[in-house]
Amino acid sequence: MSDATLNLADGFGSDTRDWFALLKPRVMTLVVFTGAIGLFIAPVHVHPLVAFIAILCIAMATGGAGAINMWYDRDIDALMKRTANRPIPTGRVGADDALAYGIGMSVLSVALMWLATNLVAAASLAFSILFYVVIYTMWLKRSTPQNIVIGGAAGAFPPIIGWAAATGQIGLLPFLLFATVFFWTPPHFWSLSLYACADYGRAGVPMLPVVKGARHTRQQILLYTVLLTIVSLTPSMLHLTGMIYLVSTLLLDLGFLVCAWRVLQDKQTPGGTSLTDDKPARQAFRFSLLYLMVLFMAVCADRLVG
Ligand code: HEM
Ligand SMILES: CC(C)=CCC/C(C)=C/CC/C(C)=C/COP(=O)(O)OP(=O)(O)O
Repeated sequence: MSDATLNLADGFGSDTRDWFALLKPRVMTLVVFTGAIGLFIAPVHVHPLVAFIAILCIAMATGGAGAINMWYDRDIDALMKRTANRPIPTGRVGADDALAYGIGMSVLSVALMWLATNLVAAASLAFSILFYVVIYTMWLKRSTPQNIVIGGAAGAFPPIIGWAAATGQIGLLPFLLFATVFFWTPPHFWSLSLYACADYGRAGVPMLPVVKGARHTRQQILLYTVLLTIVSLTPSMLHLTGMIYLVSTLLLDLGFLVCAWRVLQDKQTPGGTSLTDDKPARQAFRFSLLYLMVLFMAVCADRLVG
């Protein structure tokens, strides 16, 4: 779809739901949750209003970055079943409006974070927005099947940002949580890409199953799940977390390893006729979401009882 076509649609038929959808709200919930936990587990008292503003800033930054991502990707989003109904490809929101909205929200989030907390939190927030928009969306996504391995760093930053908002520093525990989200991202995304493979192929996005095939992707999912298991246990090894974290993480790692093993055993050709194909990969994707949510809840629970 050309820019001219998109501009014709400017201002027509968009409603609040479309502006909300531009923020990728469902993904945002978990991103913001990891940032909020990063703030909550910091060993200092934060005024509730400051904490609220910092979490709001992470939400605005994630949403703003999501809107810029949807602006840049409007051509490929129009070609994929999963994304074709988004506000820009359907013409419900104009491309230029979405870009202005995304930039405005991103800039506001960084400025407000700086005013309400400190420079370290604001700078790491700005860095993660730029990383997601420029490094992942504009550069890596369309150029290499390693796109999400490196680009995944953007979504892993929130625990560091939350902690920095509270302390003005970058601590060891939030760094290990960053590393955990970093190694979680490949099995999270590649599971989805196995059953949305036809979509990516159609749009010419070089996601791993499109370029290297299903067998290789399934092996990489298991490899990164093993790496994730090791990294997720480092806070326990370093005695930075307690028993709740250790027991929860062992169970979560076991569950994720079982999912990854089942994905590897699956012989189905992915990207078949519909998004309902490839059951083990769908289960692994769903489990990935539960994994990250429970893991962060466990860090938080340890702090509450400790
Ligand atoms: C480069 C890294 C990542 C990529 C490429 C990626 C990609 C995706 C994609 C394509 C979806 C499907 C969304 C849809 O159906 O519209 C998804 C879903 C989701 N992702 Fe990720 N993701 C990444 C990192 C993360 C991170 C870091 C988090 C949270 C900390 C996260 C949380 C979620 C959640 C909660 C969903 C489910 C949304 C729903 O219910 O539809 N993702 N991800
Ligand atoms: C400021 C900050 C903390 C930023 C976090 C960045 C962020 C939203 C990370 C989550 C990663 C994500 C939604 C990737 C999907 O992008 P995609 O373009 O591959 O997915 P799509 O095909 O669904 O658009």
